Amino acid sequence: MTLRAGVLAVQGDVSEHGDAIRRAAAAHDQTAEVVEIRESGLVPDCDVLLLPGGESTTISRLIHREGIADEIEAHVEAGKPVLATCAGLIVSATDAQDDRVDTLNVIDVSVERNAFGRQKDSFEAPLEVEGLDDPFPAVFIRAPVIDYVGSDVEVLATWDDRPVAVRDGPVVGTSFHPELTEDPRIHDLAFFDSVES
Ligand SMILES: NC(=O)CC[C@H](N)C(=O)O
Repeated sequence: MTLRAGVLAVQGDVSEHGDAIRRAAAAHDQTAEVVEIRESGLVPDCDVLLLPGGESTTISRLIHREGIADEIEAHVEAGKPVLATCAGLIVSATDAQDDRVDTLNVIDVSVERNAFGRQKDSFEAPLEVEGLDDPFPAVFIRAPVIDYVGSDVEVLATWDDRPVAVRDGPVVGTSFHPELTEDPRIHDLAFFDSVES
């Protein structure tokens, strides 16, 4: 089976997500056809969506300008899977605590941008994640802190007592960047519902 995977490509680490979803699909004897989303009209044909890290104010501005935001919301309403990482998580939240980010409201969390970055701009940490047997090598880059989680949101991982991976219905959001490691297990969790070991 070929999975049609839309990677939001208005800004951010797009090619890494393309590689990551191809790797995860291959682990399930599937192929992923990667569609880079820069304009409206492409999202409705995608089975899954990936919202990359980058700069959330820019991503938010461009997806509204290009008419992509409504299509992402419709994709989620239809129950189709999304993985949103770092800036992607910020854009997906109900509240980004920043007027420059017009959020999609598809993950019921409130996030504080760049909040992990005050102590350290970037770091990698072995993260215990719900459903994974071994820790995941999580790369944090000026990562957002999730400081409110809605009652229907499942917390999949915490770091420093704060949620850093969450699931809200078909949408998985991470403060960190699973696309920057070779490890496909977070893409597995988001899109294949089971983890190949
Ligand atoms: N690595 C990232 O995606 C960082 C997110 C960025 N600091 C933002 O707020 O948009």
